[in-house]
Amino acid sequence: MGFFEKLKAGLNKTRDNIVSSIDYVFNGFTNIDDEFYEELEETLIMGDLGVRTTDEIIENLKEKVKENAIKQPAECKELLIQLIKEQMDLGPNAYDFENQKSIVLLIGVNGVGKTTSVGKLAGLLKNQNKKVIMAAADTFRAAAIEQLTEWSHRNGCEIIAQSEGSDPAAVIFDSIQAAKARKADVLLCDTAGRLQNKKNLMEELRKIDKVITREYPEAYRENLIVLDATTGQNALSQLREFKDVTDITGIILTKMDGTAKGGIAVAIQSEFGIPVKYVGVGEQIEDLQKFNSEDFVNALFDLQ
Ligand SMILES: Nc1nc2c(ncn2[C@@H]2O[C@H](COP(=O)(O)OP(=O)(O)OP(=O)(O)O)[C@@H](O)[C@H]2O)c(=O)[nH]1
Repeated sequence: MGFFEKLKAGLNKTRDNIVSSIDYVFNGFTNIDDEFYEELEETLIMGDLGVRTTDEIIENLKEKVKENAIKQPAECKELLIQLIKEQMDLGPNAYDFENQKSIVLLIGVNGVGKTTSVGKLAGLLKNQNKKVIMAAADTFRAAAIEQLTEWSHRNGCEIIAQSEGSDPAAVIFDSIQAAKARKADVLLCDTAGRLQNKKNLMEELRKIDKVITREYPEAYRENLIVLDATTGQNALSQLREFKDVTDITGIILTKMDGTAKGGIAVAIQSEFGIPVKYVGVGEQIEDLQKFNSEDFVNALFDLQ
């Protein structure tokens, strides 16, 4: 199965959840009136798009309906799909980090798929002929270091690690020296990012930041938060918390396979204005790909 098929299959439950209800609204009404909009609004909120995003979409939809003098609810559907596609479009600079010396931190709470995403993303970049080094800076758990070591066998990328409990900033320091010595293109760093104690998290990220600024000022910075799509609205609150302590430049949305909450992708992007740059649809190396709004919405609405 190719990635698009996997994404489409993964979005089955989301599709059942949102799209069949949306179709019910579009086909069940004969007039575009307040009641129609109310029903549509309720459906989008149920689909985990969130209140704010839904309001925005409905407002835009109302405008377009007026502009185009649309009378039939069924004709509205195409407009809705177009609006969601536009809202999720990444713009031209989303992957700038790939084309220059860069350091990418993957942050997020435990179990969201951070370590796995480092392994998969390294593989993806290696396939683009980039020289990638992975830094095992989640030193909190020995298993995370072991897991990343496993990934380095799978993706053929070098890993820099120290023992469990060592200072994450020291691992970052070592990795930067390695990245410079081996002329790496991208340095991908796993982090522990525990939210239980915001002060410690802030301290850890601040320390890492200081090392990068001092040792690798020429590197382009990218901070990707990893969020688990199955957690729905909870993913939004995680993003809110992390945004308070560091600058987030993009999102990796994992576990899009088999969740009914895929609509969260739309909510996150529109609520925070931070783009979803990658989506994960499984545990294999090829199961992480760049986000493409056209493909995502097509998969969601079972188009193509
Ligand atoms: N189905 C599915 N599982 C995934 C995906 N991404 C990661 N996982 C699984 O989610 C689990 C947690 O992933 P980890 O990479 O260990 O998560 P983490 O955030 O690094 O957590 P720690 O290593 O404990 O810090 C693993 O079993 C992964 O295989 C995905 O896109 N789909």
